[in-house]
Amino acid sequence: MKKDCIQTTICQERKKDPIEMFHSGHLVKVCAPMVRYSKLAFRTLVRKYSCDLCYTPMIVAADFVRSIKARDSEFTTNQGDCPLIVQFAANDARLLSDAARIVCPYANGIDINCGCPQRIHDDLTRTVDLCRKAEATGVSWVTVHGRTAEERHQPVHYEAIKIIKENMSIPVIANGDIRSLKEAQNVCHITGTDGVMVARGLLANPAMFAGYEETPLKCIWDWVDIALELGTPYMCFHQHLMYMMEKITSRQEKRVFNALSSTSAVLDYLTDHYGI
Ligand SMILES: Cc1cc2nc3c(=O)[nH]c(=O)nc-3n(C[C@H](O)[C@H](O)[C@H](O)COP(=O)(O)O)c2cc1C
Repeated sequence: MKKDCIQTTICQERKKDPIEMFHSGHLVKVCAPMVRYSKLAFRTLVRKYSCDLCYTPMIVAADFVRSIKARDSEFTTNQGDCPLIVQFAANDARLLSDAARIVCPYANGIDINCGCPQRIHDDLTRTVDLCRKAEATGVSWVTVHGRTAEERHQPVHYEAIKIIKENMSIPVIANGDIRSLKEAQNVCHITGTDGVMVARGLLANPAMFAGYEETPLKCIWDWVDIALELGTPYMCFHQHLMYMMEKITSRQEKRVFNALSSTSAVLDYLTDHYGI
């Protein structure tokens, strides 16, 4: 954990139990864990645009416990970065609890990645059983990506998420193929879930939870400011812009923009084309 990013005083928000959000009666809008992408800078951006809760990328618990270097490179946060859920991958309960203990002053919750590669099971009763077992162990909520392990681009099984929700007492978050605020509201309506989690939709349009149908220029501008302020590495800075601008640039423009190889070239491009 980088000391320059973590404030020594722990913000009051960190002490809040995010479960309270689910009791507000509002749709809880969540930024998904995304390896390489849902880092501090991107979390800061989506929070500006009505995202209620953010997840870190998946962090391997064993590495996190073993190495300060891994902690520094895998996890940074700051005072505004909450509520925050830290996601770990672990196959050893002891290591998971050690990792959770190290990170807990800087997090509002810990998530265990059970989604790669098992998502919903072909036999839904097995998924319901698994979720109920998780509930019995005391987890606060579950997120369900409505696809089986074999499915990649097939439509999401929202009816399966609905059945899981009907069998649980804790909140359930629906995930998969949500690309706009309207779709998010619709999915919650269909499934009866308490919130939505979005990955690719937010990469393409980090302002989607605020109701924008495509990335507004203001959001690109915000990304530049946030990324530069937090010292985001060039590859990550550029990759996010490529995702965000996918829909608003022509093929010709993309060819030029995607080939840029320095921050100054990107800034010149944005200034020339968008007055940013
Ligand atoms: C670039 C990328 C990285 C991802 N990394 C993670 C991860 O670290 N942990 C995880 O549980 N899921 C990860 N996922 C899966 C997403 O969290 C999500 O479940 C999946 O993309 C479906 O949601 P979507 O249709 O909104 O993209 C990743 C997805 C993408 C696109």
